[in-house]
Amino acid sequence: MAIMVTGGAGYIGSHTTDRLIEQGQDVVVVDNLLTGHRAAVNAKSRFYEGDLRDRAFLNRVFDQEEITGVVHFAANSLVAESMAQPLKYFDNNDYGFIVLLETMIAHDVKQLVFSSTAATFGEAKEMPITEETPQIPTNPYGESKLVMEKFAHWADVANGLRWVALRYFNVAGAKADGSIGEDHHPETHLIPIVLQVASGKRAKLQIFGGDYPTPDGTNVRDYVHVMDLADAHILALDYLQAGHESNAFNLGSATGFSNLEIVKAARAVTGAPIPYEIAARRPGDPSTLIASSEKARKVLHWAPKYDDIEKIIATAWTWTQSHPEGYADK
Ligand SMILES: O=c1ccn([C@@H]2O[C@H](COP(=O)(O)OP(=O)(O)O[C@H]3O[C@H](CO)[C@@H](O)[C@H](O)[C@H]3O)[C@@H](O)[C@H]2O)c(=O)[nH]1
Repeated sequence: MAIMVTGGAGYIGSHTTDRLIEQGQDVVVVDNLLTGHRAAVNAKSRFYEGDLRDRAFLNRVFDQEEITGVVHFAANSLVAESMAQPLKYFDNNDYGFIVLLETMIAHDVKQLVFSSTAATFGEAKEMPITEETPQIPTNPYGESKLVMEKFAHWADVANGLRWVALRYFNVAGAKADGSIGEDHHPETHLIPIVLQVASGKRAKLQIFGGDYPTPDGTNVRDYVHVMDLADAHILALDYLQAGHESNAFNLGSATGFSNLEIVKAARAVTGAPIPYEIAARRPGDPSTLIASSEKARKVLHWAPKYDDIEKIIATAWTWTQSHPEGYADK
């Protein structure tokens, strides 16, 4: 009896795999290693290298393993990339998801937890964003995830495939012991870039936009620690195993930090000056994203442990310092 983790070599997938194994769960990881790292995958899992869009490959894994549920992270790429190549992006994200759903149904695997995103809400009118807030994405990344939520809905209606969509806000941090962490190529996320500046790997930070309708003019985001997210996935699996209905949850901290506040917090953590300049806005960026996670707390009993932005950044800093070049494989 195993849990399949797609994208288990990626940032959030590797932390969740690690946590599942810590809890004694048997884990099968599927990853095409396009952006993931083999070295990030807990060695106690069974690893299959391949692409979700490859039906024959996926069928083989389901035939070979006794999968009871799937946690799907794979093909979760970047906002900027999705703006530049939307069709390629939909092919990767949405087509891969359809193949996964169909293969699950064919093998009578009916429990699915998958990554959705704050980006499905776009430029929300009111903060914090709840599960009732209208979903109107402003970029293909958010759109691709919204479509996945709808695919899952119809797979439930027609085939009884029960699912939980977890809409992450901004994920950050690393496992506290620094053994696994965030390593994207190229890196586009704010906190790892800020820490690259702190460690001298980059000369300065560019802050994308200083004229947003926020208190200091820079974007406001809600940061969640990656280990707290990992816990949420495990609770979502428990929720499905207990027989509950399909559901979607927002995962954030109800607190927003502006990009300038992140720089300030990172200066406090690292003691480095972290020079920055205000640059042009990045297309597709909503000005503010803050989540209400009351539903996840109530229904999933999610109790995030990291409630302090400096503590979150400190774990990412431990990882950055111990792995200045990231994982050794890329
Ligand atoms: O060099 C940089 C990098 C980022 N930013 C800004 O920092 C903020 C955060 O950006 P980033 O770390 O790229 O995260 P988001 O674009 O907010 O997107 C993240 O958060 C989304 C939900 O909010 C998730 O869905 C995405 O997967 C995840 O990449 C934004 O205002 C960016 O414009 C900069 O100013 N300079």
